Amino acid sequence: MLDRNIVPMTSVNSTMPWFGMDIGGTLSKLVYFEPKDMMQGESESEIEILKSIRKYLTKNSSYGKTGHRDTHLQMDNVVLRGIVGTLHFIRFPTSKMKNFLVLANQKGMAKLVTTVCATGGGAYKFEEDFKREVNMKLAKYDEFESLLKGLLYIDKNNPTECYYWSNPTDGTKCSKVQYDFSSPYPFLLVNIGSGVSILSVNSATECKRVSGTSLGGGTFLGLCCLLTGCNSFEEAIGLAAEGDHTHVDKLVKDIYGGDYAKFGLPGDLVASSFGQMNSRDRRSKVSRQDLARATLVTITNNIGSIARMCAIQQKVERVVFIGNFLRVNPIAMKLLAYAMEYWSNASMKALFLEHEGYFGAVGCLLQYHGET
Ligand SMILES: Nc1ncnc2c1ncn2[C@@H]1O[C@H](COP(=O)(O)OP(=O)(O)O)[C@@H](O)[C@H]1O
Ligand SMILES: CC(C)(COP(=O)(O)O)[C@@H](O)C(=O)NCCC(=O)O
Repeated sequence: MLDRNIVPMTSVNSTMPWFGMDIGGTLSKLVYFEPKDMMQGESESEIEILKSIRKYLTKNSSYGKTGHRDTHLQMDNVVLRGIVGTLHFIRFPTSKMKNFLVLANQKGMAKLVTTVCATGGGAYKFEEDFKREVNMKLAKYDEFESLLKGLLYIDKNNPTECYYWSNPTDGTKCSKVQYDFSSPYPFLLVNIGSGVSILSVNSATECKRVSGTSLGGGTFLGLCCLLTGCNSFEEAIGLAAEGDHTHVDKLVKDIYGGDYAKFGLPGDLVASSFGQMNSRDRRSKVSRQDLARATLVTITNNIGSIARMCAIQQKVERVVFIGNFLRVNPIAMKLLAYAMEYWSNASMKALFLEHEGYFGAVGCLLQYHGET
């Protein structure tokens, strides 16, 4: 859906590069398109500015002292407005938006483009800042429509984009398996960002938000920081990988002594998340790793459970999980894969995508350029 303030296509500044942003509650995702043939309509000075911005974005794709630099990703040989080029993917914390704007100004980004297409809540929140700091207009697009358009475009351009986890609970047999997503409808799209939005998708142009929960990626990170003293998502995931949630959670077997067979509840199922932590003795024995793992399991299982109920309600079998919560997070993906399969008697499938957090930024770029 085109925002009222949008610049019509006829007046779009069509010089390179083309930027698309998804300014989320935690992370800002920036995608830019670089044509293969740099001389196509470009002046020397534009090329120099572009090179300098690219160098800067590549080197500074992560801000702050987290000790971790985000990977700079790219996708070659994509076509935008009939031009072959490369899509570059960058992300940085939304809390550093002011720094980004100052640096973008210094690097001459504003000389290249007068309008940046943007989606996510920050497209509204930071609109005035963009105008004031870099004299740029934001062409705003709806975040869910952008997500869907970006997802379909990236999947079409990358044959290995979509996959599922086979044997998700078996450490030795578990593996990523490519999935053909060319006939995907209907499907459920679960976007795990700061919070969680669940969309029911019936066609490339038909999607509706059917549910959501505030217990999302932001909750995992926030609780993990509080409980373990960690300072970054990467650290939280690293701790979780070393921990054991059964030291923290109360399982069915802790209550029943085994399975609750009559109602099909296996003994190893979590009966009460963090349920052991009301005991001082237990609390004195848990590690930071155990707490991180239990937080990850709690948040992930809750999302899986809501997603499964939505899938039943919407009568869909494919559930696609995206969002940066799943970044470097195979534990959560495998939990979701297992939960969807187990509780649906294998009638539902959890699907995942390689560029999990970038679809909004790509989608608004496509819409701006009429590539829908
Ligand atoms: N480097 C990171 N910094 C902060 N959060 C991260 C990072 N990588 C992954 N995450 C996870 O991704 C979530 C944000 O996901 P994202 O899809 O970008 O949502 P939003 O659009 O709300 O920012 C965070 O809440 C956190 O769980
Ligand atoms: C408000 C949001 C759409 C913002 O998207 P996000 O930045 O989290 O990706 C999302 O956080 C959300 O849907 N939250 C859950 C609200 C609820 O249904 O309770």
